[in-house]
Amino acid sequence: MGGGETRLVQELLIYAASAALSCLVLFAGLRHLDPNRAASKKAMEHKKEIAKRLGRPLIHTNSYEDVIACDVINPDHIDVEFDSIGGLENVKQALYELVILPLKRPDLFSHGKLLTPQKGVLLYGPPGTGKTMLAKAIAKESAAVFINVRISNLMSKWFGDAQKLVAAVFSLAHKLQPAIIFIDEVDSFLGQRRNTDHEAMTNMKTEFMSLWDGFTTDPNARVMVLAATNRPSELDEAILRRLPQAFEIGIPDCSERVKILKVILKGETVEEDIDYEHVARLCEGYTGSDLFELCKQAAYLPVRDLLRDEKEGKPTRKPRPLSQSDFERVLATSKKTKVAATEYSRFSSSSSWSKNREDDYEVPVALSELSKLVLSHIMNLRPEARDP
Ligand SMILES: Nc1ncnc2c1ncn2[C@@H]1O[C@H](COP(=O)(O)OP(=O)(O)OP(=O)(O)O)[C@@H](O)[C@H]1O
Repeated sequence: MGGGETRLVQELLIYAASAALSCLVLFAGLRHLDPNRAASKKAMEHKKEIAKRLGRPLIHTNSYEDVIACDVINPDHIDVEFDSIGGLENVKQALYELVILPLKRPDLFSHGKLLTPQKGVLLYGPPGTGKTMLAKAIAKESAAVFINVRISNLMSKWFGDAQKLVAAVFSLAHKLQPAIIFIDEVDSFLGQRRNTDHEAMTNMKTEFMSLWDGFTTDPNARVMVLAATNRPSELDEAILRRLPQAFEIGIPDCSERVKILKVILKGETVEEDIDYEHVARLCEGYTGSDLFELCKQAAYLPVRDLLRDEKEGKPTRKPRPLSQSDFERVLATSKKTKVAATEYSRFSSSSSWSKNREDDYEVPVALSELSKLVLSHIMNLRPEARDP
């Protein structure tokens, strides 16, 4: 190679290098000038964080799905399982076959048209009887993500975009499947149409129904809608058709109350000789939620005794175990009311498939009332409260 050729090659190399450098500088400069750079970086980090939180691979989501993703719970983070629900044995068994098995073992339901899985189940009954708990336990047991659809989220600041958010519920469920879409208080969202309904609400309902139908006909979709209500009779026919299976989650009877009390007190420090049947008998009309509140109130009494002992110069290291008399003391201060029960029976009595119950439910007074009573009792016992 002559001297002239060598110089030509050198110059070419220099040109190529400087062109590459200019491109690099230009590219870096443009990226820096991109006004959306920070936002898209943040969005990507957010998506990664969501994927990690949900225990699912990174998926492509739109901004509406990202809003819904905030209400999605990873099944591994759900602390409720079937064993933490007292009673309801028949319901649990039926839900296992109807909901959990198709989500866990879709292969078993892919033969013939008789075994196509249910796509919607309704849980109905008075407040505090464990409907939400059941839905969460189902998600946990079937390793499905739990999408909690809140009407307030769909309608509030995203008001104009409600329809898109509804679409996002289903598309996200599809991307994250197996998934459970849980609609609490479904009557307030998909209840009977009224003339006073806002147009956006009507559109949202229509959108929901058509998307629901869409995935109902998709045999491969491992997505299930679970709906809960205290007012089954408020639901319109169109919804009931889409929820062919309905389970009443009623006020527990005495033996169920025993099971609920045992489940709630599992792992707590309690006396061994507690007569659970006796306590359960005293709790006629209590729901699971009322029993939980009762246990919380009772659990405070050993703490109160410990504080009193400390004041009297007899400090103990930890509160004594919970005893039967703690429950009796709390129950002695509680009154009963029929408000919630009457409301429930009034609304559900006209329902075509709810049980006709002759007996009136008696449920405890709102336990906040009870808390006030216990608190005032405690205040009266405190020495400084007694001594002027
Ligand atoms: N069968 C049960 N076993 C154990 N705990 C229960 C049971 N039922 C209710 N509870 C307790 O009551 C709480 C409230 O229950 P949950 O929210 O599931 O009731 P719900 O029927 O969904 O009420 P709402 O209709 O008001 O939404 C639970 O977090 C749990 O502590």
